[in-house]
Amino acid sequence: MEKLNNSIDRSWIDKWNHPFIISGPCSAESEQQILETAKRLNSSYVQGFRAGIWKPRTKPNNFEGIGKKGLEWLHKVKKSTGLMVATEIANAEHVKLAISFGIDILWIGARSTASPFAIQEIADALEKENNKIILVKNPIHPDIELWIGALERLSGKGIRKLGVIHRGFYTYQNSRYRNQPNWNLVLNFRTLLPRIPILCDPSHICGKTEGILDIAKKAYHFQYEGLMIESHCDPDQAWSDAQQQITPENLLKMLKTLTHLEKSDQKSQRSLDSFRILIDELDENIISLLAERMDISKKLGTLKKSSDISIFQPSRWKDIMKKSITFGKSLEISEKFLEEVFQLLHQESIKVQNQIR
Ligand SMILES: O=C(O)C(=O)C[C@]1(C(=O)O)C=C[C@@H](O)C=C1
Repeated sequence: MEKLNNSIDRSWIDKWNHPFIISGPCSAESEQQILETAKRLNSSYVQGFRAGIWKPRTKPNNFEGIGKKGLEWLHKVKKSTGLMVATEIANAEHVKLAISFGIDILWIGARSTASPFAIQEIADALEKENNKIILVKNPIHPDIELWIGALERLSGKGIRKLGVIHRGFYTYQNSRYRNQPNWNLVLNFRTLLPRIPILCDPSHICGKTEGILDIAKKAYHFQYEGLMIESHCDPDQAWSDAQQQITPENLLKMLKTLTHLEKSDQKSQRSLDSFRILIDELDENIISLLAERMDISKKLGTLKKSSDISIFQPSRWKDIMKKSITFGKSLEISEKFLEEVFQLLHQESIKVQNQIR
């Protein structure tokens, strides 16, 4: 781990005295769309222009990217605006093509990060390409070792300009996010690998335009080095992820707000807020789990009603309490506290089941 940390070349990000911003559409659709979006984004706030050329979609028969000709459009953006250009790569062929068109930043998507085979193929194809910036999105599930393993594979091939992107994690729970952020996991990542620049991708965390500013503010609190935010010259007409793209003008407005916030923020206030963000995140998880538990309790209530089984089940309840307290103790949670919490849970569960009768 130390070897990886020390090998990191941060020059590409340290030369800016403000966060590194990458923006652009989810997908390249037409030359006009690419050039117009880039023109409207081109300002001192934005350093990189992004566009997906190959789009790995969850299901087939969706638009899966414009392919190679999009690389020509990105090359034009680079020439006409001076912005660095970025795209997602998922295999050796993508790497070869992106390099041949002078793409500066290559990012690896969450699904690819989760696959050591894909990462090894990409790392092999990138061998000795030490000028490219490679950004690795977190794997879809919160597995920090898998994320670090991907970086080790790349670093093993001599790639030093590395960075990571927190784009949130898949969750099966109820969530107001498309991909649940996990600030605590990324804080742990920073402790383990302090030299690796961290960017945040609020567009993929939110899955819609509402909340993007809020997530970007949180990323600033945690001192992320940059953001990747999707923008489109005409978001309503976007061919993919239309609901999460904003106009270049709205992005610039947002970045102005963030710059102001960064300057005015007191250090002690910042760490207080950071802990509060972590607490808020956990509270949301607890509430979502409670809702799930109540839902199952309702189903049990219906079953009990139709089978004429009594609602209160003392031996089952005793068992739950005993198991929960033992588990809680192993995590250093006070027995009394857990007892009280579970009493309340049980009461509510009985109440919900009684309402069904
Ligand atoms: O296990 C059941 O039968 C339930 O309905 C669940 C539950 C609970 O919420 O934990 C609720 C009532 C019973 O007294 C025992 C447990």
